[in-house]
Amino acid sequence: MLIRSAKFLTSNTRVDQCPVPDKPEYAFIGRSNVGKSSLINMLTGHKGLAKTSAQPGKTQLINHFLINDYWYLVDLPGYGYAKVSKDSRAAWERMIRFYLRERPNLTCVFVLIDSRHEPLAPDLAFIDMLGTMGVPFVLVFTKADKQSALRTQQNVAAYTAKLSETWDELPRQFITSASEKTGRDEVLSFIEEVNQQLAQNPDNA
Ligand SMILES: Nc1nc2c(ncn2[C@@H]2O[C@H](COP(=O)(O)OP(=O)(O)OP(=O)(O)O)[C@@H](O)[C@H]2O)c(=O)[nH]1
Ligand SMILES: [Mg+2]
Repeated sequence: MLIRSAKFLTSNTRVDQCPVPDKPEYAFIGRSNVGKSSLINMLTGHKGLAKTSAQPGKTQLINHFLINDYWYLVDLPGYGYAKVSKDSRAAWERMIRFYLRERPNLTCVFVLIDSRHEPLAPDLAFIDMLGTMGVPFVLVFTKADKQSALRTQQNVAAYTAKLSETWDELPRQFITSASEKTGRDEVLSFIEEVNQQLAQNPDNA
């Protein structure tokens, strides 16, 4: 897919204030600092589109972007940042659950996972929640440039093994690096494919 345009639209805490849900929507989520905003900038080819930071917890709101005037891309605040208070963690969970449940045009959630780590409890818990809620999702392993390809493969395999314990069907997986632009074509082709399926079968939206 060629990115012809990428525009920031709105930042919200409330689902009912998000843009009109008349387009396919793809949301990016994962632990704080996993590289969500960097991946969004890499995919869209706009360096400063989503705010990135070396400090975890930068993204606090539901951020909507409009891509090619055709689909929404959403940067969601990360989970699992140890330094946030219990209250803000609960607020995050409320907001995200509400978003996942109430956003009618939500097409697919991209769960970002740091490819340097073996399966971590907060990621597994979030994946479980998506499964329970019946939200379609795929896995994106980030920061693949930070270690050898073999190490990345081993960590991805550990994830696959862990998820196989609970799930019969495994989600699609992508390996990415924002700095090396790895996985860009694969992720964008996937979105294009799903957009085309939706255009042919709008009832499945
Ligand atoms: N080497 C490398 N560094 C990356 C990559 N992606 C992100 N980073 C770095 O990781 C840090 C966090 O990146 P962000 O994109 O801000 O992460 P985020 O998930 O949006 O973080 P929050 O919004 O705070 O939850 C920054 O210092 C990025 O430069 C990558 O693919 N490779
Ligand atoms: Mg961010």
